[in-house]
Amino acid sequence: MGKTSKDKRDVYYRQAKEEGWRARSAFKLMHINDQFGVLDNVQRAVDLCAAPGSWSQVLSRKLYDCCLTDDQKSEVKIVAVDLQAMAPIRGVVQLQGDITKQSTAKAIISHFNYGDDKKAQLVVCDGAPDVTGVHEMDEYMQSQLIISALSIATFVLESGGKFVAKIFKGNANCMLESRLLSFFNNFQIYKPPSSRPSSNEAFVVCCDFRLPPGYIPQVINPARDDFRQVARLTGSAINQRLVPFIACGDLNGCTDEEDEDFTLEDLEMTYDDMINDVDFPSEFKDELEPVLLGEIAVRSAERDW
Ligand SMILES: C[S@@+](CC[C@H](N)C(=O)[O-])C[C@H]1O[C@@H](n2cnc3c(N)ncnc32)[C@H](O)[C@@H]1O
Repeated sequence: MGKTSKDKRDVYYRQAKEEGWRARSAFKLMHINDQFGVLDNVQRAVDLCAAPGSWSQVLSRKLYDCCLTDDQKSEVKIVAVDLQAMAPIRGVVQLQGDITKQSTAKAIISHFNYGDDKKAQLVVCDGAPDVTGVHEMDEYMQSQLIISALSIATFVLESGGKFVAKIFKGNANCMLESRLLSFFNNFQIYKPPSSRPSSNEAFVVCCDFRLPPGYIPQVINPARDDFRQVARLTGSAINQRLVPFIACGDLNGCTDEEDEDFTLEDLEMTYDDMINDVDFPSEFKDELEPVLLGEIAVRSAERDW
């Protein structure tokens, strides 16, 4: 029996089916909440990388469905974003877009631009790129998600707000830690019991958000922007000191729900997309091209064998 079909029968998978959650991931957010109370007193939240929507369902049930009056419901704001479209969820505004793109970040931010008392109290990000099996590529893509989620959080979070994001075990977590401690007074790494033991994923749970004095929020995509230039443009000395970290991590075992094996054809498509993307920075192209070509050659040889 294949590993995937065996995994699917685990207790959280079955319970998710029974209780109407779109994915077993719902239990990860619920376990994080049981442990840290991240949903306590929250009315406004952002769910980044939200599809198929089980975390948004948790937010909807805990923040929206439990309101007794329409007035209370009108105070709730949940904004969910993903590359993929999602079926509607009560009380959730959905945006389809890439969170590493400035246009998507701006669209999210525009929902929380109405003064300090209307900012978000919680930002969550369960993002994971399609895993190619090429570690350099996977780590690089994951780093973009964390950096983007944190950039967006610096715009939309109110003082004292909370941030939860998926990370992968890796060598650069101390860099991530120091970056998060610049923005949050409290920070812990937690692996919920519903996260498969075979997966290298864990979650950073950050509380008590505060912007460092003088810091001006900015959307940075280190893959596309010259971040020193972007930081200089703010005119803030602290922005120029806080250089974005490049996260590294081992995404082994990060695939969670379905059969997500990348085929040789997928790899060739990824390679073509990168080569034909005129906006893809040439220094990364130079680095990733030989890695991808090597992997394609290995897999072609395996197939022909
Ligand atoms: C593990 S799933 C999230 C599961 C979700 N929390 C749930 O409970 O249903 C990871 C999601 O990250 C999304 N994703 C990956 N890269 C993204 C990006 N650059 N922008 C937006 N979403 C992204 C994927 O489309 C995928 O839906």
